[in-house]
Amino acid sequence: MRTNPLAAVRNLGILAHVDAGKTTVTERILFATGTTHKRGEVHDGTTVTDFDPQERDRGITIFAAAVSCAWDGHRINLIDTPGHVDFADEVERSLRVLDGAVAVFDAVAGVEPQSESVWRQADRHGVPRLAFVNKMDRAGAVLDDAVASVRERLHPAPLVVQLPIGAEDTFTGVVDLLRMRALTWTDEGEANPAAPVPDDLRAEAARRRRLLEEAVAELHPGALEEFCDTGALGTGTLTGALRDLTRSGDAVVVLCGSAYRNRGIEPLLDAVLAYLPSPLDVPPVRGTGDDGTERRRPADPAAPLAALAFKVSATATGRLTHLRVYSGTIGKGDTVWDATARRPERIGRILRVQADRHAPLDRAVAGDIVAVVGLKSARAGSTLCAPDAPLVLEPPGVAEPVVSVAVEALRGTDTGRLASALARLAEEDPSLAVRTDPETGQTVLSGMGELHLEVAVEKIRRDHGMGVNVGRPRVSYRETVGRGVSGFVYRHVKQDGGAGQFAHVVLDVEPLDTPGAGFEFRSAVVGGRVPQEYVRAVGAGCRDALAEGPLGGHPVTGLRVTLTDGATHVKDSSDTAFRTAGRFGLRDALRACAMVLLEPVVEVTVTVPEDAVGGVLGDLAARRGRVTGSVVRAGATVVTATVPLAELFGYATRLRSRTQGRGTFTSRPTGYASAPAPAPTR
Ligand SMILES: Nc1nc2c(ncn2[C@@H]2O[C@H](COP(=O)(O)OP(=O)(O)OP(=O)(O)O)[C@@H](O)[C@H]2O)c(=O)[nH]1
Repeated sequence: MRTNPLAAVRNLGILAHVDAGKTTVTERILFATGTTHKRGEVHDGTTVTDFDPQERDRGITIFAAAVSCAWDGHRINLIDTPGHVDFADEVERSLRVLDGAVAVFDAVAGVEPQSESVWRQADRHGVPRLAFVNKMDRAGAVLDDAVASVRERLHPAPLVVQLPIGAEDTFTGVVDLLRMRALTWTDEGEANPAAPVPDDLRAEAARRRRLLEEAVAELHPGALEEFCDTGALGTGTLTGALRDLTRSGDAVVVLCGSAYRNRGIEPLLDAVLAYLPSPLDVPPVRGTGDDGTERRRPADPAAPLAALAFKVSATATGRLTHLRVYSGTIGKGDTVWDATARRPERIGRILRVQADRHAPLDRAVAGDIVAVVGLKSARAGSTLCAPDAPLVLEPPGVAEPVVSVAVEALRGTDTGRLASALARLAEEDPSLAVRTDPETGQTVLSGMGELHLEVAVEKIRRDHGMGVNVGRPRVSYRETVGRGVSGFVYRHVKQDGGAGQFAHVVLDVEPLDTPGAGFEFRSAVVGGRVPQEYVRAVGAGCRDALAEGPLGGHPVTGLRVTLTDGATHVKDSSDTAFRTAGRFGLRDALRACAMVLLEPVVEVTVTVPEDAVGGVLGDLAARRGRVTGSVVRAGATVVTATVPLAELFGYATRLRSRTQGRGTFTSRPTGYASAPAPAPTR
């Protein structure tokens, strides 16, 4: 029987907190698979995936990079994603198109805030994961502690399939608890042949294997049966059960190693093939047909084409649209249908992306991740499909920007060039927004954080050789309802010759329980006094009104509006009239409410040496920070606090100088909280 070649494909993401070692793990995977012949280092700026000059200068991943490699008869399409919270949207777009992921953790720090955030992101997308506890060579690295933090903070059942051999400096390899053998590496990171478990570890390895069998039997009915019958689990059953539990998300297989020293990478690749799903193992992709009904497409090269664009990048090769092909086949020169822009598109070239290098392909089939050249309308989130079988796939969500800066070209003659460079950038990165401030006429660039905007502006400076002035960063405020109103009456009556307009609405406005929790609209009108289509129009009008609140013109959120009554006119009522009534009715009702200004708040995790803690706590308090925890880990104090984002501008520099460069911090958004009065204006 011939097996389907798609079974030998893995679309894999590498996820983690900043600095856990994703890029190094990716480099070692490329090295182990023979894709590169030299090990790249983050600190030398020689990695394959961090090829952007800014990534090399800053030593961080900014753009998700795709690379493809082969291992044991399988093709692995791998995406190294950014770890910094400002680039979470890039991670979101990648997760949308992946079938599985490896979550990398630092063996000393365990689960860090951003690893928790990306873990939840992956939960939302239903992406099965393996955990790789990296940096086992570091002082203070304890696998059991890192696993405990996975259990406590991420809540899946961690199933540890290895036992480390040696610790910290003397970490030389692992015992593979499935096949009960020792895998070790030389000082140069070369794999030694598999060997029997060393005598001094035999008892501990047997104990851990037993724990693994018990844990698996508890979670997997098939394994439980064998365990009850025989009192143990065979390696075949164990492997099958681990695969099922990984794919269902009921457990996470944990492996460990030191990417830096090239130890533990080959078993990780074996685990990727053994446990993570192929495109055939994930449910058929779902989309919406032209008639609004749900369509499903299987991962079958012979089915009609369905592909999702998840990234657009400008490169020396031209404008690349990165695609995940879910079903069907695309060939060079094909005409496909851009179902999002509703226009045909011609596929120029198809490329297998190898970070900044590309290999031409004649076609790409279901399950592939490739880039195409020549598409004009496709953006991140666009669906490409067969012209005779249209459907729209759900696009990845786009986060709302929280920080803005005013930007202007240093030379007036560059103004036009700057505008088109900004537009291009926003097209490549949907979490960037560009607008003109109506009051000041300034161009305002908004994004996910200070670093995000800094990187964007620097890219314009470098790519276009243009001087750019940047204003002070400002956070994006929101407004919410503190105390609502009920029975607010609004009449929209217009009679200026021709057809008149008449709509009468009565609104209740109340706060939702969680601030910043969105918007709800409902109707409690009885007796058909307002027909359904007008109710919908009032809802749409209310949504229009949310764009600008009464305090400072900020977006309004966290409220419920109920249409309680209304009246129509036989001739003069229309959707338009009711939409207008909804819009101005809610605008005026909000003016009558007690409104509250909200500001974005983040959780910061500051790691500092003991002697600098006092100063750091004082500084956080001065920034309106509220300390929520403090622990000592591997000789450093880790302080967590919630701080308004507006108070964090420039914090990185401040922390460095307060701690003589020994302090580090990371942050992640936790939502919005009331801001002190008076209300700042935009
Ligand atoms: N001791 C030790 N250091 C490591 C290991 N793996 C990576 N590092 C170092 O940790 C730092 C961060 O590694 P990266 O690979 O850039 O981490 P990352 O998660 O990709 O970071 P971002 O791209 O910025 O999100 C670098 O200085 C690496 O050399 C390891 O196994 N052991």
